[in-house]
Amino acid sequence: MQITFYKYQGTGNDFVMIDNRLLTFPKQNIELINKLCDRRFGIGADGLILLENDENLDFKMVYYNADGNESTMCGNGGRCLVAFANFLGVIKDKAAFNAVDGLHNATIKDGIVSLQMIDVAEIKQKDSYSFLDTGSPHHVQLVSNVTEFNVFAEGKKLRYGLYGAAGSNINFVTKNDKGFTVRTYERGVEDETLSCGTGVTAVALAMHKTGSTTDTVIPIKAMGGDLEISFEPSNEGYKNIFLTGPATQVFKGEIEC
Ligand SMILES: N[C@@H](CCC[C@H](N)C(=O)O)C(=O)O
Repeated sequence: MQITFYKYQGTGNDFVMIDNRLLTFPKQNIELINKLCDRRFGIGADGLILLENDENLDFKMVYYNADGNESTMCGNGGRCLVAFANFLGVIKDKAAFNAVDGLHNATIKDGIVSLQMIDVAEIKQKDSYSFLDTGSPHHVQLVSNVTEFNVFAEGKKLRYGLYGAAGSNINFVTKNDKGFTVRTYERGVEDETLSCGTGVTAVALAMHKTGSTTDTVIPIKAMGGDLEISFEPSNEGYKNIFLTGPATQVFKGEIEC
């Protein structure tokens, strides 16, 4: 079987994108998805995303981590999928699509995608970290110098040690002169990625909730580029949360499977 794919990246979080509107992709083949994402034996990516038809909305997002398993929401992947839908002519400058965590609205202009994330009602605060779900589960921990921090070792330890079999993504964060610098250990990739959209969203909300900032538009420096998160605090938590940044097509190819 030959598969046509596109490679996208959003601030260095990279994805294999497949147009599956004809439902030809073998979705249950975990080994195949894992191999397509493999950086030595496949195309190489942090995840694989299928664009499918949706009964009521512009399209549907189906997301798999690099380990081959279908997972929870991917913010940067969602932004890249909006750019892919625009490239395919499925949408123009606005999108409303379904993902595992529900409806997402988005806009795209000059390669910059602004994606509305789910409302967040609860942020659990512990002595040294916060935990919240922004579509995917996230641990958020302030450290004194994140650029020098051993994200892989510490992230891996917490991902398995604190969160059991289900696990969590683990974000380490340091305040900078504009906003925050963030590095993330991603569940399902089992490594640090260059950026995590649901992760930086979690960081912005947790930093606001714990009083590290009073801003509601927060620039975040990820290792692969800059993102911005905006939101409205409300009695029920946080709403109108938007993740904004670039999403780029890198190349197109065909692979024999
Ligand atoms: N890279 C993502 C997060 C993808 C999901 C995550 N690996 C998980 O399984 O929880 C993002 O940009 O949000």
